[in-house]
Amino acid sequence: MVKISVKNLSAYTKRQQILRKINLDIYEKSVTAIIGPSGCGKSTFLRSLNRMNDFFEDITLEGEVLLDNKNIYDKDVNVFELRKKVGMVFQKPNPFPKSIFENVAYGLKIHGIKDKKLIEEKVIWALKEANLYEEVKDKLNDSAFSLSGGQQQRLCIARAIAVEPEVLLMDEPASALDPISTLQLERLIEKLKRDFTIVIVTHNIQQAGRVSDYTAFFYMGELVEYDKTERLFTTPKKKLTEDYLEGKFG
Ligand SMILES: Nc1ncnc2c1ncn2[C@@H]1O[C@H](COP(=O)(O)OP(=O)(O)OP(=O)(O)O)[C@@H](O)[C@H]1O
Repeated sequence: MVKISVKNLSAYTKRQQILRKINLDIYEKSVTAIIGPSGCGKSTFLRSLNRMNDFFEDITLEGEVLLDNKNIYDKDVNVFELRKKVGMVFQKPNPFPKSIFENVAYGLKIHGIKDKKLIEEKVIWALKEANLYEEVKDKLNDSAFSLSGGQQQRLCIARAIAVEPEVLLMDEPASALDPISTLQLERLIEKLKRDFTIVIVTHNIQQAGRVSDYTAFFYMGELVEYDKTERLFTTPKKKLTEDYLEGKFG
């Protein structure tokens, strides 16, 4: 089932066109990887899926992003609620300067949950879901900064999923992590797709091959090819895709 349907999406600044009429369907409870060389528009595309580009005044968007058939750019859309449904995890782990527990509880509280017991239940659920609970269960009140980089990134994932989003956007989530933490994160992504629709931007072609069901290859703001990952990696239809996968550029 299609969860997000992107229709004729373009993005511009005064100086350049960043995205050129992108059309792409993202399927529910699957992992979609966005790959392509630096500057091809991957992050701008990802941010357009939960209106994070609204923070960049110099970027203008055209086209539609339908989430469950409703355009998220319609005037009546509550952006706060939208970002609850479509959560985001960033490149570098960015926990708040708070305890491990409070980092995960934060989103629940700003979304109006007051019942302490319920908050505790949901925090523990999210930490377990993010494969972090066993490592932190005895030190929930310690600062989030006491955790390793990989643990901090899983904490950020726990924070994002605590409010039970439907879609999880990940922008190069492993780029600041060591190989072991990267492997743990990839295993986690594999598990999370049971419950969430995941879109991941990655520079790392091998990683896209390992974690994703579908892959979209972007080049200079255009969607060159989009297919099931296995098919795109083994029998790409475009020469440009083949060259990129063979490491000839980017
Ligand atoms: N807020 C902005 N203002 C001006 N230009 C921008 C802005 N955001 C992105 N761009 C430009 O749009 C192009 C695409 O950027 P984007 O970050 O989406 O690419 P990317 O594929 O994610 O790159 P990378 O892999 O290096 O992170 C770049 O040329 C970038 O300079």
